[in-house]
Amino acid sequence: MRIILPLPGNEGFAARLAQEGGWELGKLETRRFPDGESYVRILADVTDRPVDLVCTLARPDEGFLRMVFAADAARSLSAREVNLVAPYLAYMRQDRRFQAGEALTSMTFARIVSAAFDRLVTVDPHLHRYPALSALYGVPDTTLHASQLLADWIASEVEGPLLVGPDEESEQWVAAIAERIDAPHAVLRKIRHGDRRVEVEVPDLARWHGRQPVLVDDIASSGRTLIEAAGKLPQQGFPKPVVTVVHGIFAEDSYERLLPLCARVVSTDSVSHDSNAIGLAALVARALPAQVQGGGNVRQRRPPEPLDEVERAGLDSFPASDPPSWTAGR
Ligand SMILES: O=P(O)(O)OC[C@H]1O[C@@H](O)[C@H](O)[C@@H]1O
Repeated sequence: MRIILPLPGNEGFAARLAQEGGWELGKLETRRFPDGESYVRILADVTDRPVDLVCTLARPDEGFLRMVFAADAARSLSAREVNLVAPYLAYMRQDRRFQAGEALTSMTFARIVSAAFDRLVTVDPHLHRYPALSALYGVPDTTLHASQLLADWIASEVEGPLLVGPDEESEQWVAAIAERIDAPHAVLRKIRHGDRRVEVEVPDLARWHGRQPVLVDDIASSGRTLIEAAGKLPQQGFPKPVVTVVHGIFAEDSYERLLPLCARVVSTDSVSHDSNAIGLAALVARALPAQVQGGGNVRQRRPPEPLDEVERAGLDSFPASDPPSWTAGR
């Protein structure tokens, strides 16, 4: 039987996942040595069993080494396969060099994760300039989507919704959800001037007056995108929006700043947060059994799929002149 092992902070999601699948919930002991190094011990028998390490990567730099140590420990204790279940996958947004000399951290991160794990299971990774995770990751992935769950939530909780994407890149999520619930959608225009400084322009939405705006986004990180968008909609004669977001990271005080601007703010439980209202455990659990292979070593290393020339040029190029004063798309 497979065994679910949560990294610190992931115990709730791991327990729900184990319950959904009827799998054993294992335990990891972790602590910090006085000098800050990590101690990791697996308190379960993983011999010849598929092991799923549950580690959402909302604050990746805090727990990344611990996660890699746990994966390596499971492997050296003869686990049959070691998978990473990361409902939120980090480092997807540095998907090109926006300025000369920048580290392409999405690629580096993917290389390290691919060396540590046999498979990756995640939900709505931020695929903007990459066509799929296979462009970065050297191990098989299962990429799940929360759009149906968000659509169900909106359909049952919001009357007469107008789905609104806060920027052009959100159109993929918003359009998919709008179609599922047969609602109209619109997309705003965002210009990012810095990590915490964004500007959002709202097109003329007057023809949808009378509808309840529902902002839909994949990630709330600094929260500035949603804060700006939520503040703008009432200026066009709409009520305060409902916000639905897949990955509610809500760094710093962003949640407290967003709440007064909204009728409601809800997220999936990919990142444990007060706004969680949509559970992903059943979706993820359905994806896991298919991964159990026959006996023996299941490692299926392969180089990431080659990008075509256009994609490659996009990742490696940066403005030849001065860096732009704002960073598009991150
Ligand atoms: O504005 P914050 O919350 O920092 O960043 C999240 C936004 O930036 C984009 O890449 C995401 O798709 C989302 O729209």
